[in-house]
Amino acid sequence: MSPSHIHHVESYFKVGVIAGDGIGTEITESAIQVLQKLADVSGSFVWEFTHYDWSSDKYLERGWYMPEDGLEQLKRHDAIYFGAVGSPKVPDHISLWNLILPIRKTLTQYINLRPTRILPGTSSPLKSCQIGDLDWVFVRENSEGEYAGHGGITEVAPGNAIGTELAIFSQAACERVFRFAFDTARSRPRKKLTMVTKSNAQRYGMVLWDKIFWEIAKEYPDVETDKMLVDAMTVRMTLHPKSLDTIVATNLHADILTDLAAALSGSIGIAPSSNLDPTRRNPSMFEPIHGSAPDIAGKGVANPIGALWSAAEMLRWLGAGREADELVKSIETVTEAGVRTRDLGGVATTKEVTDTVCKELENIYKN
Ligand SMILES: NC(=O)C1=CN([C@@H]2O[C@H](COP(=O)(O)OP(=O)(O)OC[C@H]3O[C@@H](n4cnc5c(N)ncnc54)[C@H](O)[C@@H]3O)[C@@H](O)[C@H]2O)C=CC1
Ligand SMILES: CC(=O)C(=O)O
Ligand SMILES: [K+]
Ligand SMILES: [Mn+2]
Repeated sequence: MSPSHIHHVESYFKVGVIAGDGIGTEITESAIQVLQKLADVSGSFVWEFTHYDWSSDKYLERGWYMPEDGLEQLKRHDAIYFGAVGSPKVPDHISLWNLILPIRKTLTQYINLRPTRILPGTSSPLKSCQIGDLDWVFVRENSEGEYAGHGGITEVAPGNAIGTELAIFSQAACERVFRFAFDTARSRPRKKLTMVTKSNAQRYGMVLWDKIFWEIAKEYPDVETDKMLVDAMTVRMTLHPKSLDTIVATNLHADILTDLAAALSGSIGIAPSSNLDPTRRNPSMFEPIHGSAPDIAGKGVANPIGALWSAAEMLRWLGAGREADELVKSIETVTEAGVRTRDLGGVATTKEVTDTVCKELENIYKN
């Protein structure tokens, strides 16, 4: 045996795992299998996974998504891995507001980082868009905005109800998301940041959002900036993808634009996300951007790549950057080799993609 086969365990990572609903369970299983394989072949770390059976089916049985001390339990981990929540049997606002949103908000995961690019061996639905032409990072505000949860429904007269949904933009939350976005832009070769807004039609919160952006921009004279109204942003993403690099947007705008970004890069099934507490006071949470996809759940055909790429970003956040890179490289080798699920035009199952990524990791560490 060569010295490279003598493994020294350097880190012990405690991860809380919430697989959730629908394909969330299928792609989480894939991610755990791959993460375990990476620990085995690299010998660089050991996982302690704690699985939580919090889901919509359990909610229907027990009447709760998380137990009362659920958030306290999650805080004990180094990171949280999340699949997806949402079921046709439970109203979506109930499932979201009892599981994923309280975690993001209470654990102050105020950044949702969503990179997008075209993977080798796959193609964009945009005719002229080649690999490398679409390479974006979205910084999504993840704590307030349109998802602040303020509002109500009042029946002002029989047959006439009114509903309000208040978007909240606080100076503190705007400043921290913009600083993170500028730091992200600065860390990338092009040093280019596009701010997305709707301050033409929305004249208070969005106007404050814009004003704070330009104030923070003064701290980053080396970063090139521009501003896009969100409607026109969809056009620019589609027609001039090369003109964009790092993008900062509100909770709702970035939610919508990142699904579009994923589709333009080939499939919603490949896109990862990191819900980050940059202060590191709380564990951060990693999940693919997609939901529970009831239309394909249980068929074993979900694309696990968004989940695997999210797992790689979790490793990076935990300090295992080298292993994170190896995992991303393995994913790319597998897509390039043509082992792809049907959303990417292939015929492989979730399990086939997962097993092939595992084999690729074995290969990398054998050499
Ligand atoms: N963070 C979370 O847990 C999220 C939860 N949701 C919830 O998920 C449920 C379904 O929402 P939808 O609007 O249908 O969005 P979705 O992202 O679950 O699915 C949209 C479309 O993309 C396809 N798709 C998604 N992931 C895929 C994958 N990995 N491989 C191949 N195809 C994939 C689906 O089959 C579907 O046609 C709802 O209850 C929603 O509230 C939605 C988004 C995020
Ligand atoms: C809830 C949702 O759609 C998202 O976080 O992307
Ligand atoms: K998800
Ligand atoms: Mn979404």
